[in-house]
Amino acid sequence: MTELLKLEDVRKYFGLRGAPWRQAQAVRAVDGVNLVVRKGETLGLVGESGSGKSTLARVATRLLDPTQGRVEIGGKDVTKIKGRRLRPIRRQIQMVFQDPQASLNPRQSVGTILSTPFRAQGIRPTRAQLVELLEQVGLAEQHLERYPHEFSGGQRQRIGIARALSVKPELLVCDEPVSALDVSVQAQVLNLLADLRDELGLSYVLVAHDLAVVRQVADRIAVMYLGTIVEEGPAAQVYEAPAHPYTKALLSAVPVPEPGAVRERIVLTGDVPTPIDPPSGCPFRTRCYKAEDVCATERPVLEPVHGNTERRAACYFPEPLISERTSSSV
Ligand SMILES: Nc1ncnc2c1ncn2[C@@H]1O[C@H](COP(=O)(O)OP(=O)(O)OP(=O)(O)O)[C@@H](O)[C@H]1O
Repeated sequence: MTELLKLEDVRKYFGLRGAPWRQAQAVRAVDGVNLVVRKGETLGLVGESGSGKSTLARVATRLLDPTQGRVEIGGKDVTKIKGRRLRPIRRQIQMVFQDPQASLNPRQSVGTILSTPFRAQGIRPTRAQLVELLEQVGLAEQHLERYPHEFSGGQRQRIGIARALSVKPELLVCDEPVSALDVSVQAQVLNLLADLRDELGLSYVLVAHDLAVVRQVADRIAVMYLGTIVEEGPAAQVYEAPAHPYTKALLSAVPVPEPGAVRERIVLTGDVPTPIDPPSGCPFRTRCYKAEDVCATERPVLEPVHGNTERRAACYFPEPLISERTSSSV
C-alpha cells in the first residue's frame, strides 16, 4: 500500500541554540521515531501529556524542522524543504489543531479563514468552493460571513477541519481534535472524521491522550513515551493484548467495553522522567514493573513481538500476545 508518511529516526530537540552549557539542557521532545502511515489507514498516536505527540505531529507536517532524521511525504524526502517549496507538500498533508478557539483568527470571517490555504497555494477560491467545504463538515452557506465567536466549540472544530480539507489533502494530522470539546460533542466530531474518511478516501494520524477516543476510530495504534514509540500494531490487537508494559499500564486504566470483563489494574509509580535527562537504556525502565539490569544499559528498539511482524514493541520482556483479560460470570 502507498506510504503517505514515513518517518526515519526523527528527532526534535528544543533549546539547542546558545552557549554549550545551555545546549546540555536541550529538551528531547522526539527522540528517534520510525513510523509509517499508509493510504486509507487511521493511525492513533497515544501517550501521556508531554510524551512528544504534538511535536511529532508538527515535525511530520513540516510545521517544525526536525533536528535529525528523515521525513518522507508521498514518497518524497521533504526533510530539508523550506519556504515556497513546501507548498506542494501542504497539498498532501494538513493539520487540524486541538483548540479551535486558539487556531482560528477571531478577526477573520469563516470565508477568509477557509480562503487562506487556497491563497497560500496562489489560488483564489470561488464562493461555491467555500460553500462546498462548509457543507462537507455539516455547516452551510450562511456561515461564511460569520466570525469564530459566533459558533459553538464543536462548530469551530468543524471550521478547522474544513480549512484543513480546502486543499484536498490525502492525509490529515489531527492533534487532539476533540479534547477541548464537551463529551457530548466529541462523538459528533469523531463521526464526522470517520464519514470524511469514507467519502474522500482520507487517511489520518489521530493524536490523543484519551485511549477510548482512539479506540473508536483507529486501525493502528502507536504508543509514545518520552519521545519514543514503545509499541505499535493493529488497534484491536493492541487493545486486546498490549505487548509493552507501558501500554499495558495505560490500558489498565481504560474501562473494558464488554459487560462483566475486567482488566488487571496496573498503577505506575514514580513520575515521568524529564526529557532533558531521559534514563539510560529503556526510557520506561524507571517506572516499569518488569525492568531488569539489561534495561538500564541498552535502549530496546521496535521489533516484532514473539515473531508477529504486525506487532512491534521496544521492550526486552514483552507481554504474551494472548489476552490475559479475565471474564467474570455475567
Ligand atoms: N517549543 C518548545 N520549547 C521547549 N520545549 C518544548 C517545546 N514544545 C514542547 N516542548 C517540550 O517537549 C516535550 C513534549 O511536548 P509535546 O507537547 O510534544 O507533548 P505531548 O505529548 O503532545 O503533550 P500534550 O498532550 O500535553 O501536548 C515536553 O516536555 C514539552 O515541555
